[in-house]
Amino acid sequence: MRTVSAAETAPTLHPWLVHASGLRVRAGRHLAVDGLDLALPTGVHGLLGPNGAGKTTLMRALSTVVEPAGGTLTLLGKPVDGRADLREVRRGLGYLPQQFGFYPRFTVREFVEYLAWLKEMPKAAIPDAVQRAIDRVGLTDRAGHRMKTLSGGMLRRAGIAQAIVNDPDLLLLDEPTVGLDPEQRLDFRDLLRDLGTDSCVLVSTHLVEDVVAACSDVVLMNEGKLVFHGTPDDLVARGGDADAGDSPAERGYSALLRKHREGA
Ligand SMILES: Nc1ncnc2c1ncn2[C@@H]1O[C@H](COP(=O)(O)OP(=O)(O)OP(=O)(O)O)[C@@H](O)[C@H]1O
Repeated sequence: MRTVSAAETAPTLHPWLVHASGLRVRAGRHLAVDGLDLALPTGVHGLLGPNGAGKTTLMRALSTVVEPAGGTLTLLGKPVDGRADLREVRRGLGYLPQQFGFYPRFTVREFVEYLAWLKEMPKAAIPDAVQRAIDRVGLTDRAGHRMKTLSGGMLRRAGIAQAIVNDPDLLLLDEPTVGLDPEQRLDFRDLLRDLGTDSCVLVSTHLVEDVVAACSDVVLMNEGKLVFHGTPDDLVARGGDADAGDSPAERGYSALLRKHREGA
């Protein structure tokens, strides 16, 4: 009998929950992500970039909705390519698309339950997980209301609830704060910080201040390429008085984009 070493039985440790190298992703015929190198550990990562930078396309690739056109992509330690069985990766994912579909007559609880079922959660765990997700986004008193009766901000919160119902290791939120009122945005920042303590959260937004307040690091894209990856303090340090923006972080954002465009 062969002796099995400890190294062979140890769980595979992968500090990077997302690892992309030379990643290329198409949106229609356009190469919207063009040779991206990115490694993300546990934490809250803010994804910034002007309109058309490729943020949504990157999110779609990380959520396994679109297959990369080139480069390599590893999610939760599993390579993602045309041959991979993605079911296990998908069980560990949460994704809030910019626009998401739902049955308007479903209640909030039915909507979140339905997504939990699609994510192949164990049946017995679903009711408690659904209630917790609804509570975490502040929709407890709306759980029995039909989706079609919710305001825009409430709908987005229902979308966040379905994304987190399975306690995902990788959570992808595409513009989750659109439609949230100022109070809800502050609550959402707290939720983000909480979620980022034991999972990898990538959140795209146009609100630079949200990133500074709630994210451990900032990923800045432009025209499909990575412009900057660093801490919010690093971002702030890049800005000067002459750069456009209402805050130090916005001036850092503008300075980085300007330099990237000048170098292009
Ligand atoms: N279906 C499509 N066909 C062709 N081009 C597309 C398609 N979808 C997106 N694009 C293009 O790909 C690029 C990246 O789009 P993407 O939606 O990923 O950017 P984004 O950073 O999310 O932008 P926004 O901040 O406006 O949401 C843009 O130039 C866009 O015009």
